[in-house]
Amino acid sequence: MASGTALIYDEAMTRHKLLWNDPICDIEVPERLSASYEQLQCYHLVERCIPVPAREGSEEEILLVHSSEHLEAAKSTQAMNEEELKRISGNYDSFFFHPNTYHCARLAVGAALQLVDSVMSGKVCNGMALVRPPGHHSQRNAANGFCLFNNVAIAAEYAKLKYGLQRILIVDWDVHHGQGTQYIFEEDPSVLYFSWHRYEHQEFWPSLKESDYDAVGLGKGKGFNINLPWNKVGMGNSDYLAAFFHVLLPMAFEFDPELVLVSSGYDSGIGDPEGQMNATPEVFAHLTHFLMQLAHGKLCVILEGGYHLRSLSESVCMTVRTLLRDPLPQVTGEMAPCLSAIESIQNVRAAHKPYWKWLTYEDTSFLHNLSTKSDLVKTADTNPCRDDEAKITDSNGTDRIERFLELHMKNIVFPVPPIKTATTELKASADPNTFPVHLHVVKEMDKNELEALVSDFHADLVEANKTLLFLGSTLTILDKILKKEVCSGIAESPAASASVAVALRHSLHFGFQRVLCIFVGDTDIMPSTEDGKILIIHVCKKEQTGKSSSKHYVVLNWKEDADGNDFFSAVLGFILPVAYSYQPNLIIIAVGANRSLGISGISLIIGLLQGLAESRILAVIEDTDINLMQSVAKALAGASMPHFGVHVPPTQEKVNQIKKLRNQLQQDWKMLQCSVNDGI
Ligand SMILES: NCCCNCCCCCS
Ligand SMILES: [Zn+2]
Repeated sequence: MASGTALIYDEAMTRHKLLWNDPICDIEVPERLSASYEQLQCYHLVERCIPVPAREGSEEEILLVHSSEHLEAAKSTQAMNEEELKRISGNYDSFFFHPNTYHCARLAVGAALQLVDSVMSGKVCNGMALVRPPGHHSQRNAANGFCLFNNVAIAAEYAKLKYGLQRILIVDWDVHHGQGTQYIFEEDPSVLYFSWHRYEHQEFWPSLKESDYDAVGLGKGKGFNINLPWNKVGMGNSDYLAAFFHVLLPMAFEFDPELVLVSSGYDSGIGDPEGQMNATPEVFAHLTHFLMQLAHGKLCVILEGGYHLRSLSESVCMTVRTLLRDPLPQVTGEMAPCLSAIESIQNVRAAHKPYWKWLTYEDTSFLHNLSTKSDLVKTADTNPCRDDEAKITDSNGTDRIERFLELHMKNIVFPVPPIKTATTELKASADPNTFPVHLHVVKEMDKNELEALVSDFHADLVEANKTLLFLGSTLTILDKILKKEVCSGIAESPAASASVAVALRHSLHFGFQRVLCIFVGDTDIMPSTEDGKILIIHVCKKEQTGKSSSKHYVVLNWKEDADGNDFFSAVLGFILPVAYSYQPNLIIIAVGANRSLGISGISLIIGLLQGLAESRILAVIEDTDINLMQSVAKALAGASMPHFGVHVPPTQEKVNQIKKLRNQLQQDWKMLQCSVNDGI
């Protein structure tokens, strides 16, 4: 399995610059690249990456997407004087030429292709290319919006041609609509293009009707173009996460791409003069983490926009540390998407309902438009969707944003990644070198010490020595996690319920305020959860006798489909939103007897939840299935991207169960909200 993260940067790309006065283009400055690279150096991230040189994209490669007229026009600018450059620049919407522009644009293309080669050849697992000029607005025959050649679009065509790929996902989290990329692939079902963008009901540039949620693709490409318009500014972390949980990720997992490309614009981050949004840098770590669960981790992140140097640099660093598999910092801010975001999410789900199985049974039957609902309270739509402490930048707001980012980044505790996973003595049969080398074998806890610990609040548990012994290993591992000696650990136990009960109490004794426990299989012990310090999601076959779901105890009756993994919609549409709403300090994943999920379903939970609790996960496995142990160890160690199995759409009654639970709990766990009509 490939490992390592490529970083592509060439200071030659800083030599494209604006030579005259142009208030629209003057934000696309060379320092965008140098400041980002310097911040990476400052956090010692450059040295942890594998350096890959940029190269010039060839004319042939550029012609994969662009017309020869466009290529020739661009090439001709190298010899122009300033007056000629200014004139030809005027042919395009928001673009400027410099004598070096053509060379820099070819380097930007070549950098993207070098990144694709590094990932597809297995030299690295993933990587980032810091490039300019950006690409996602440029079209077959035109430069546009600071972009000359469409770096990401060329990378996709190149990957299809050279590696025979048939399914490529492009995620465009830049705050502008990559209309160039949309035009290039709108009839192409082999490229799934997702873009969110500031839109304000077509008020915001490029002010196109085809940027709205109902532009779903054309001909064979129908369903493969996803536009999520933001109709208000001020969108924040919870809006972005909700968009991933309820729109992008279900489609992406169903599409099952062989490669993921990110049009990685950071003008969707706080402080940016273009975006006017409120999302803070650490959210990009979580977005990156989710995309790393696709395509066996083959992820190429290619820079697009981002015009607030500090916000851009911090967000680039968040992205790269996640690619390096560092534990993720906690997402800040209230976990509740705003009404306008939910309306957009509902509309794009409804528009795509005819094309995606996971949406088949969702009753997103009608499109919703708040203006019908809120005519009475119609406000000027440009008001931010929420007023946050860090107000949107206004002219003199920049220094306030600088201070906010300064403070914010200090508050973001970055757990230094120690050895990632500890485990109890593994069965002799476990082939030692299949486990990530840094697994720890921990000694059993001292029996008397253990007896004391367990008996003082679980006297009834102190049964046969065997159980006690295994409780010891659970607690020993848990202690390592609590003391931050390791990030995550696995404990075997003949009685998962008992081990979990003791681990939960121990964690609360330690002072944790919120522990999320996901219990898969049958269990007889359910510790009291009413004080809110424990949230239990119990995934089991049969109706758990007598227990119906409540805010801190949720029962999910799920028996995984025989021929594949139908658990995606439950994880993405329910477990993940609840977990992110709860913001746990620790996660316990327990697998008891009669588990009703396959290994892929359990690996999916671990893979996607790993971004929470700064990756502190304790796995307690009762099942003696060594394959399960190995898969869990690999998922925890993040050493290899688990394969989540063939995607099988859930049955109607499973979807109904999710919808019922969502309606019941969405006032408590607001990240569950994905439609405006029911019960807001
Ligand atoms: N009124 C015209 C504004 C044009 N703004 C272009 C922004 C390009 C961003 C590239 S990520
Ligand atoms: Zn942009």
